[in-house]
Amino acid sequence: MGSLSLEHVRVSFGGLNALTDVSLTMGPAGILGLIGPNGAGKSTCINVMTGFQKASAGRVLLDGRAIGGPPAAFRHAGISRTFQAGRLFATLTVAENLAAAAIGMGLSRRAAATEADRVLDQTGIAQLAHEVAAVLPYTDQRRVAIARATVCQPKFLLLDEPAAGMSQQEAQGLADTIRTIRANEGPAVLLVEHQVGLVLSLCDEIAVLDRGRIIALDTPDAIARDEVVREAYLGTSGDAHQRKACA
Ligand SMILES: Nc1ncnc2c1ncn2[C@@H]1O[C@H](COP(=O)(O)OP(=O)(O)OP(=O)(O)O)[C@@H](O)[C@H]1O
Repeated sequence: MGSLSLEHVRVSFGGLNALTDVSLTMGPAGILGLIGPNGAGKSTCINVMTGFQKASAGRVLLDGRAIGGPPAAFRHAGISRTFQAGRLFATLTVAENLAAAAIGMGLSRRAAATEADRVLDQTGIAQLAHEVAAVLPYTDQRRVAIARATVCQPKFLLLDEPAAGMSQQEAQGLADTIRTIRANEGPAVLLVEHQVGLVLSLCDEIAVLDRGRIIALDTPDAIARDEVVREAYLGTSGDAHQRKACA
């Protein structure tokens, strides 16, 4: 399996360091979780690893080689992502949303339709194929957004809070979708998520980010027991959302 890495990455927004010397590799662990309090820099990590944000210092490495350029260059190199907001084409059907992504990858209309059918089957959402995206329930929109990110079989799939706004039961359904995508040599997955229970149950390894730094990287069991991690979530300034994330 290949690897996608941040190497000593810093991202500054004016005087604020959103990331400070972050090194992180996805690939060896099939599903890598990335957790941390609000504003820790999780989405910024995804943005840098997918070309949506340039690093102020450091590099992104794909299989050990530096990669740069616009997001499309990352996508064509096999690096795909979802967004916190689904960003589906609201007036298109689910199948059309998937086909549009495939056309964006350079497939002909016919090949794109075939690819859309493959993804619909693989991700277990074939029954939604002809539904217009805008009228789908929220949880189905999230599943479609993930399915769309798997068009043309990326090697790396980065998911930005896919279970946001879902109940625990809905999140477990989503976990099944992610497991299905991973099975049979599917893409390596980076999962950014506040539902820590979901991260603990799904991930092979978990990194913890706090104020722009990786403060822990370990197995789910070790992370669950880690006092430093609990402190980062619950520390003196922990707000209700952070407390909920650790529950
Ligand atoms: N485009 C930007 N311009 C200025 N500041 C930004 C920008 N993007 C992110 N930041 C800041 O960088 C820090 C990290 O933000 P980021 O969205 O990566 O955190 P996060 O861990 O994903 O948070 P959350 O869990 O709330 O989504 C925050 O302080 C945020 O306000």
